[in-house]
Amino acid sequence: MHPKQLLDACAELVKRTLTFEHPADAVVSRFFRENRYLGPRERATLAETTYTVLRKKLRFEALAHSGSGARERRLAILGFAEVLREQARKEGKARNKDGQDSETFIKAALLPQELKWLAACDSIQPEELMEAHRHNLPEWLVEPLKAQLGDGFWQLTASMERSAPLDLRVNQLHDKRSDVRKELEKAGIKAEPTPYSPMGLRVDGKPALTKVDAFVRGAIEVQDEGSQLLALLLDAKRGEMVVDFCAGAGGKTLAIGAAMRNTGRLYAFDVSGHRLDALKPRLARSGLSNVHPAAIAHERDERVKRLAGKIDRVLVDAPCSGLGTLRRNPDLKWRQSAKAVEELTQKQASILESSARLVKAGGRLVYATCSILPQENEAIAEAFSAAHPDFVPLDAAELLEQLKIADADKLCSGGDAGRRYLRLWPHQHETDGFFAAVWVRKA
Ligand SMILES: C[S@@+](CC[C@H](N)C(=O)[O-])C[C@H]1O[C@@H](n2cnc3c(N)ncnc32)[C@H](O)[C@@H]1O
Repeated sequence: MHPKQLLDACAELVKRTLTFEHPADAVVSRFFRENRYLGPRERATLAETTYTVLRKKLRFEALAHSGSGARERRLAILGFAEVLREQARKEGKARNKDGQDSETFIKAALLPQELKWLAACDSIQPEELMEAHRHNLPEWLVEPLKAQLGDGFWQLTASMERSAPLDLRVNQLHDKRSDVRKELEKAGIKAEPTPYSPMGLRVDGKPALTKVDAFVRGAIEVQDEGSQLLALLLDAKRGEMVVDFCAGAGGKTLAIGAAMRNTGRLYAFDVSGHRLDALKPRLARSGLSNVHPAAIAHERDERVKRLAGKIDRVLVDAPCSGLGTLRRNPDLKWRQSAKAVEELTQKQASILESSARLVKAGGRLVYATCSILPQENEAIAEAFSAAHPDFVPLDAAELLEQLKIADADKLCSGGDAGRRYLRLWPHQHETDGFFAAVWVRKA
């Protein structure tokens, strides 16, 4: 594809995502379905350009005040140039597969006046930028994050401008991490063991996985290391009755089912039948037969009432703002609002309240989100503890140490000793942002 055409396509895709009518990943997938002729490298450039614009929207918009032509094209040019330079840097060479270096490719795509404008933009130093153009966050998010992180705020915002690594979870039902790692290496995929999760592999780059044998036979699933740690905290055992209350497409369900060694009974509840449908092919690959997906109408569904007091372990992976996943879903910061978060917190409290009724005496309850906001995390957990003296909070750090997770202390915060809640951050742990609180119901 000629560089000019590729840039035109980038500008079109940027325009479509910036309406924020649909999640960016859905807009990108649809664009690729409509343009099947696009090759893998072109797709990577298109997606990364769009995601770069979403990540750095405020800075790029400020720069796009100058220059000429459609605004989306100016935004796309800034993203496009960054992505091409980054691709060349990562590949350790300045040339792409057609033998052109990244600067020649950019030159071929841009008009002469656009090139001049890009050079002027490139010459601006980060310290000359206003604060908002450096953190690229909506104003309502800035204070809650600064209040939690202090100077770490800037490390967080820098980490959120990068893409997330590709993590895999090895299905320990049939496979060992070390064996799968060797198998992937033979298939040309390099991966390192993840630092905290004993079942995780961190892949070098973003290779296509769906045709790899280990994937087809269910030995691996794509899952962020943080998400793996949440499933571990539930510590589900052989033969138990377990509920994954907000199972969605089953990322954590599959990890829990394997931890139960395919025994006992694991209910995967969700209000979205559509998401549970996406669990089915994954379940088939995994070889698990102890998982029972069930669509519920709401958290007070009859099915939930029938199981009251009968369940050994309940995971509530609550619907949340998703702001811990901004490296993967940068559009969320523009699609979410303080009001939407406020509404979510009411839903989260209600789901936690209902799901807790399932837990039997001596059983375990885990509340988790992929949010980095205290109002969706500590505030929900603390209000629940205060209202339910029969649920005793457990220290997540203690539980992780029992599971032999390295540096458990550094993964946790809150409570008297700073060990109460699992609290993962992209800039500190190289995972998505996650929270988890754990209770045991008094016997
Ligand atoms: C964070 S996602 C779950 C992700 C999933 N556990 C995983 O690991 O892939 C939250 C899920 O909660 C579901 N949900 C929303 N309201 C619910 C409710 N009242 N009861 C049960 N599930 C609900 C959503 O449909 C969504 O799939």
